[in-house]
Formats: sequence, structure tokens, C-alpha cells
Amino acid sequence: MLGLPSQVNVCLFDLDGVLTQTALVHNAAWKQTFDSFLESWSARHGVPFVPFDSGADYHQYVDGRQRADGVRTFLASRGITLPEGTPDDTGDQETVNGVGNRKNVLVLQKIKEGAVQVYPGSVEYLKAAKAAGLRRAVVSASANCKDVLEAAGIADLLEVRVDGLVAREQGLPGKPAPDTFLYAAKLLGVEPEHCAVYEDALAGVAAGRAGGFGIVIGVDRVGQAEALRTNGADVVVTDLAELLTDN
Ligand SMILES: O=P(O)(O)OC[C@H]1O[C@@H](O)[C@H](O)[C@@H](O)[C@@H]1O
Repeated sequence: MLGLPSQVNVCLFDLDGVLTQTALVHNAAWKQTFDSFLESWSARHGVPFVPFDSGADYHQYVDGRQRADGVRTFLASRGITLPEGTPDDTGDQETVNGVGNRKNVLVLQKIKEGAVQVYPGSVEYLKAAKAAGLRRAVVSASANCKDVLEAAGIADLLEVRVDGLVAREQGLPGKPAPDTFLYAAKLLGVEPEHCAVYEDALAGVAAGRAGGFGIVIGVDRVGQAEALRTNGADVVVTDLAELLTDN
């Protein structure tokens, strides 16, 4: 049913890029933030300015990861290490938290301007899962998950939320570590083999594979089906609506 093996009765959905079209919002905010950072860095350190690549750099180093992990992982790929700073650093501070907060100002502005759109096939799938009696959680790296779910009007279709804020409170490492998905399974009182993971990010499908879940469904929004499979997806679809035909 719904593209799931018979032992699976719990759905663990990623948010950005799976339920809502906000991976695009994050990607654009990261590009703006990193390009201005790199431009200034290259002028001061006498190294060539190589802009952030919204394709390769985003998917390899940032997508699916907690905010600070994204900053650290991408900058490490350019040989740059910044001090961590503190969560209340302002956007002009040259720290991991400062750069992350600069990007978050842009994301919050976009959410406020109404940039949150759902994927209609995912809403249909959520409703079908609910009707079929499957348990449903959202497992997102984003600290803005609650606001995005509310802006999208889908908060009431999900029973459990494990997001960037919960991960921080509980001390859970983010994707590609499986811990946030495992925590959601625990909150729903089930073993990983009874859960399906739905992910569009390479770090996300890797987390699904690492956690030993019943099935990892890769959602390919950008033409990276092969990379999703290599990193951990058992099945790849371009939209969750494709799974609705399996009754
Ligand atoms: O900065 P936030 O809202 O906490 O989000 C963290 C990350 O959340 C993930 O869901 C996105 O794929 C990333 O692009 C984003 O950076």
C-alpha cells in the first residue's frame, strides 16, 4: 500500500523538498549568503572568488544538514575554518553561527513574504497515509520547521515533529547521522524496520540507510536519482503522487 512494504506502518517525512518547495528558498538564501562571504574572503586573503554552486555545492555539502553543519561542511570544502561563535552572533560576525544567522534572516523574510508552497502530490499522500491509518512524523534539520508547516497549512497532518530545535534540545546529531529519524521512531513507539523514510537530500537518504529503516524513498526534484540511490535510497520517485497508484 502507498508504495510501502507490508511491515511498514509509520511514515517519517523530511520537510524541505519533500513536503514543501522550501529547498529552493534555502538554496537561494545560502547562495546569497555564501557568495557575499566568499567575495569578501577572497578580496582579503588574495584567493580567487569561486561562487557557491547551487547544484553541486548545495546538494553535496548543505542540503538536509542542520544550519551550522551546512556552514562548516561547505566552508571546509573550500579550505576555510571559522570559529564557532555563539547562537546569538549577528550576521556580520565571521563565525559559523554568524554566517548561519545571516542566511536565516533571508529565510525568515521569504517565509514572511509567503514563499512557502506545498507539493500537491505530497499533501495527497499525507492525507492518504492518514486515511490508511499510518502514523506520520516530520523529521527536518530546519529550526524553522514549525513555521513552515504552519505557513503551508499541513501541521495537523503530522503527529510528531523532530526538527532542528528538538535536535538541539535533545543533543541529537543531524543528518547524515540517523539519530533524528530514530528519535521520531522512538516517539511513535516503533522499531526502525516498521518505518519509511522520505527524503530528497543526499544527507537524508544516507541517514535513512544508516538507521536501518524499512524502506528509504528518495524524492528526486532536481535530477539526482542515481546519487540518491548511491547514498541510500531503495526506491526513487519524482513526486510522492507516483506512490498513490499502489493500493
Ligand atoms: O536554517 P534552518 O531553517 O534551520 O534549516 C537548516 C537546513 O534544513 C534543511 O531541511 C535544508 O535542506 C537546508 O537547506 C537547511 O539549511
